[in-house]
Amino acid sequence: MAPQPLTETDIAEALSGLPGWTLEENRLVRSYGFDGHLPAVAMLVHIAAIHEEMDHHADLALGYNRLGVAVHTHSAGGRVTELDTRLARRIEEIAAGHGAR
Ligand SMILES: C[C@H](O)[C@H](O)[C@H]1CNC2=NC(N)=NC(=O)C2=N1
Repeated sequence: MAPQPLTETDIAEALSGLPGWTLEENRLVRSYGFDGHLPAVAMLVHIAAIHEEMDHHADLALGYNRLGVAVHTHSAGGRVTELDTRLARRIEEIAAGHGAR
């Protein structure tokens, strides 16, 4: 069965456990800052590995010392699903190890 869009209540509950993440235009978004470029690149590569493991992919925007992450589910009409909250949590778990703030 295709993943179903979460309700506003479900999303609010998920966001309460995801500090720094917000809902913008039907996407869960977060911007991370780093002490330079390579730590941002390293986290991007780590996230790419998680994407492949989960078969679920965020949109990533790499800057000099910033990494923007936006997650939504294409197959749910671009809405937020359980897959997105799961991916956001996986990304949060690795953030501190990359010096992200
Ligand atoms: C065939 C493959 O499982 C799909 O294309 C996956 C890949 N990654 C995906 N990522 C996201 N964000 N949404 C999807 O619907 C999606 N679908």
